[in-house]
Amino acid sequence: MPRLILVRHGQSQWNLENRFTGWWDVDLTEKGEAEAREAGRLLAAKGMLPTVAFTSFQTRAIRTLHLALEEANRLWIPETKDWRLNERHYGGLTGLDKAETAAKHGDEQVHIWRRSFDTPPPDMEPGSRFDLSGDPRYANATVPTTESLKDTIARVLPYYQSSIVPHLKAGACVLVSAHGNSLRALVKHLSGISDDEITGLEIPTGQPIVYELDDEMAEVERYYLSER
Ligand SMILES: O=C(O)[C@H](O)COP(=O)(O)O
Repeated sequence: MPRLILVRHGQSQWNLENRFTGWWDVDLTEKGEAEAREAGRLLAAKGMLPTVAFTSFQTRAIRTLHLALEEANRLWIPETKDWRLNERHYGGLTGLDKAETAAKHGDEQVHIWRRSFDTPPPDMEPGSRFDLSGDPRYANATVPTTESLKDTIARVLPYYQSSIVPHLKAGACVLVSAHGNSLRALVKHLSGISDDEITGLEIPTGQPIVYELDDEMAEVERYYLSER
């Protein structure tokens, strides 16, 4: 049975500081590193050993993948990085403190920016110090100025279908180390969650989520590995 394991990166420095992160590249905290290692220990303990891995272009997800694979003695498996698995771009909110932004614009507005399905945050201003359009890692990508969850889904899902599904169909155990909103995009698709309901789904850091799939890539079962 095809098996897909999703893991959100461990706590990042800006998760800790409560700042909007999006595409900005921040590293894991010590706690985040420990969460990533723990995820790998869990994979090994439950005998859920990935045979192929995918991650984003962002350090926090890449390092989570590597720390987990190291713990599971699987650093040798093939891995692919792609910007399409990046976090949702936070536009002009990137770098701002989430609590200060709520105090300034109100909780309701910030909730819309964070959790609405199709209302993106304000665009990133040209020349912002968080503008990554000149970053060499994105030389072959179009860096957005902001993204809603809907926009994120529009890049994550085609990538999943074209690049990840063939491995699942070939019998691989696929590990995807990514981000709250790129994983929300996958969970929405795989579990058939509505546009309204997906906004209430929170994906915890460093907790492997396992999908057992049928041959048509439909969900048979979804569970947190820590609960088995
Ligand atoms: O990009 C970020 O700031 C977080 O990783 C995800 O933020 P969210 O919980 O506001 O979607």
